[in-house]
Amino acid sequence: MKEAGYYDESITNRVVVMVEPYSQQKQIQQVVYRILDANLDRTREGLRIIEEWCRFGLNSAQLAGECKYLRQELVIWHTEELRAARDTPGDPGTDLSHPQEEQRSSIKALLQANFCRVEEALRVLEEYGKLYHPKMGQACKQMRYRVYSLETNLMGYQRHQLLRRSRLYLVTSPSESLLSTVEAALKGGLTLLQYRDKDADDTVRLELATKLRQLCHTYGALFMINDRVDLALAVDADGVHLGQQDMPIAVARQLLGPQRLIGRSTTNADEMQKAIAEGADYIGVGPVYETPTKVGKAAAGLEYVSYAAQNSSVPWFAIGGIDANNINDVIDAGAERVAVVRSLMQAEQPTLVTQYLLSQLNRIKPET
Ligand SMILES: Cc1ncc(COP(=O)(O)OP(=O)(O)O)c(N)n1
Ligand SMILES: Cc1nc(C(=O)O)sc1CCOP(=O)(O)O
Ligand SMILES: [Mg+2]
Repeated sequence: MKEAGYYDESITNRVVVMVEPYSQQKQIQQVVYRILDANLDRTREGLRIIEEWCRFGLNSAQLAGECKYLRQELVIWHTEELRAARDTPGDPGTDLSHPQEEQRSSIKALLQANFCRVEEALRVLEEYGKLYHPKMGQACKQMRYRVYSLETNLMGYQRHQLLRRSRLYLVTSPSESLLSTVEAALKGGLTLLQYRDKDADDTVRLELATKLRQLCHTYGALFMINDRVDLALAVDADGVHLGQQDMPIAVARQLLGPQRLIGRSTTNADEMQKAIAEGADYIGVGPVYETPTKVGKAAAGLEYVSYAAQNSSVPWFAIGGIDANNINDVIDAGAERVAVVRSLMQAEQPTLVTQYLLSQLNRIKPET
């Protein structure tokens, strides 16, 4: 630590900074050491929690490796003298916990809470570390930026993985029982939802989208917005679904960043190739059958489903007129994923219908 009564050259050579008696200096030093010790522990614990998910939940050696690297970097700074300053029985903070710490609604919430904890602790290390060693502040700052990147990459990876695992996609239609229908489908195992309402006022859209997002994240499902990039950003959705007449993918990508999902509707091979080349994360393939939900759009048919099965390099969802009666024809044509509106929005028992549709889709191949 710096000596008492040193000259602060960065301001003026004539200013003497805080002169404290030696005993007081020692006391302050011990306090700084305890702060550093506690926050080094906090950072490592938080990273370990995140690392376990990267390793066992996502099977990502790369993300787990980054967590491990950061933990090992911290060990270098966790010196004997800092550990020796620990005084757990005398720490009034050990009993303090926030009610939210006792409860996590999803893996996403758990990860976010731990990223927050790690980032905060690194900020503390950055500031107090400057009093300990000239290089500690800078080292912790660099680690904090690496943690921000890790968070962005992990959340994006998580989204893509859940997208690939999703076999059934519910696209909503306006309904008085919108929230209860969606919740029933989520209870049945739905992991991907799109909020679609072509006519509502923006105030209504904003309110419903906020509630649906909350509901989806409570159940660990992805939440997408139809058409509107601004709404997707406003409610922090997982992404947006764009049709051929909607915003170009490149513009949406610029607004949404690399980690959010962008889906594109396609009706033929050309649209499919273009959507993939433009960077769509998934595509809609349809309408498989003519449907009153999308009046005036001619059916692309099962031939296009077979074409998608052979040619799509991104996850794709057959859509349009699919229900419990014909889903096996669509599966036989090569579909592994389907999107539906009426089958679930108009179902008397959306949980059961969700379970049935998923049971048919899961017969094809086990989840990857
Ligand atoms: C999964 C999925 N596929 C296709 C569509 C249709 O999008 P679009 O062509 O933009 O038509 P609208 O839904 O906006 O009427 C979709 N929404 N979702
Ligand atoms: C919204 C939408 N897009 C389609 C496309 O082919 O791009 S078909 C469709 C409606 C699907 O509704 P249902 O499941 O009620 O038939
Ligand atoms: Mg659209």
